[in-house]
Amino acid sequence: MKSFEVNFDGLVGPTHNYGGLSFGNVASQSNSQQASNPKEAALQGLEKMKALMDMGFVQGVLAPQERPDVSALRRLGFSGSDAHVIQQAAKEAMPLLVASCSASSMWVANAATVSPSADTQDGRVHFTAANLNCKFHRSIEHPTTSRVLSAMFADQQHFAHHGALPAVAQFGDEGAANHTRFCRDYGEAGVEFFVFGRSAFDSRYPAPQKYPARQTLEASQAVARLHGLSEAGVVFAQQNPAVIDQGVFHNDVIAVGNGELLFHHQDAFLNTDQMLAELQAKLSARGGNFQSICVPRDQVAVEDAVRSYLFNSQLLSRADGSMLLIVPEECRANPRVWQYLQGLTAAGGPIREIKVFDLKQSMQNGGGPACLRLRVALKETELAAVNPGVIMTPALYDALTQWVNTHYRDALRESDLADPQLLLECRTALDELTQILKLGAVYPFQIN
Ligand SMILES: NCCC[C@H](NC(=O)CCC(=O)O)C(=O)O
Repeated sequence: MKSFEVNFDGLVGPTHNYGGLSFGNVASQSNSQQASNPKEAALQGLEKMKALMDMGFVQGVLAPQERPDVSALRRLGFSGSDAHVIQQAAKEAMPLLVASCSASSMWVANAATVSPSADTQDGRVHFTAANLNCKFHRSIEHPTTSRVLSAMFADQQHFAHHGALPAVAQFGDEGAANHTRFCRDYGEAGVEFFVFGRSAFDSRYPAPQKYPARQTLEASQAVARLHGLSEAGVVFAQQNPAVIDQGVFHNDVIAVGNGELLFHHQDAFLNTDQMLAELQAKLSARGGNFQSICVPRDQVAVEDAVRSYLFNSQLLSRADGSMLLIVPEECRANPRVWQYLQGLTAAGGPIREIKVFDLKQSMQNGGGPACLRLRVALKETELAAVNPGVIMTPALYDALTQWVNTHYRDALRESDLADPQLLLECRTALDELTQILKLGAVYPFQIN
């Protein structure tokens, strides 16, 4: 049976702004307070989705969330009408209003961890929504994420959904950004690779000193258990705490994998040789031939990787078996990274082509091409069971572009977030969106 890796990209929400909310994420911190352009952000994302569709990949779309999240503000003690809640928060606790307005759900690599059916005990595709517990503005995403994913993958014969892990730092879970799957073919059993930043319960593991490690070993282990993965099909590895302290807040800022290939920086992991040997052995037991491309630090420093987002790229398999790397414009702007990439495609290895996309609006908050997509490997029958409303087509691309042009502002500053009109605009837009994507009622304003 045919199988596919489907990329579901997060559609940027109407409140996209630069809130400086993510300590440890260099871009988020350094662009704080700049004016954003939500319309441009959403259109840049749609361009990438269209380009992948035009290249023949199956492309999906994941809806944004209702923001400001008034109910989150109510839980923090603000009360009265929605407009009053927003205005009080603006007056008394601007950082909380900013957090409740974040469009951070666009980075759907953090929405959930997904295990394809070939890997799971019950033969279903499993999803665990990420608790995103490290940052308040992201911790409020998972309830809606769960509803949206359930509306997209509703067929219980094929899809199983798990709620987010307990909402404590010990089970900090950032979803697929710290998870990669290696396989010979998307439809065959593969090896799922979980990368954690620290252990919550075992002090023998080192931890970063300056910035938080968002993913714990215990969270990754819990997800593997929930999904019914076997020991033979799982590898756990620790991210190098030193690179977390240099701004590598998720593993997908320093490594990307696809098929049988891991593309990573020399300093990405701890105990790299042992980890590569385990991946090699486990994939080979499943008939695969594991390969890795290590980018040496003397060609690309960690700082260049963090600035350019070289590894936050999409590594895609083309029909002829060769691979294509989708990188952000910032890679072309960095001479060392660009030179490395020229050499990489000339070397005759598996990566043959580089395609560059302008995703600046998202990049300025630390979200590159890989952050913007959630990968779901599906067999043909499973793909047929996905809600067809969320699969990209030329008509859907046109409808979404028009929808963005109708509803989105082209500038948003912190002071604009205090305007209760923004909530109404967002709700009007999202109500229409759920019809375009045929999602049913998924937002708090639609179900309460
Ligand atoms: N995978 C990329 C995630 C980027 C995201 N940035 C943010 O939330 C920044 C939001 C702001 O600062 O407005 C994060 O750090 O989790």
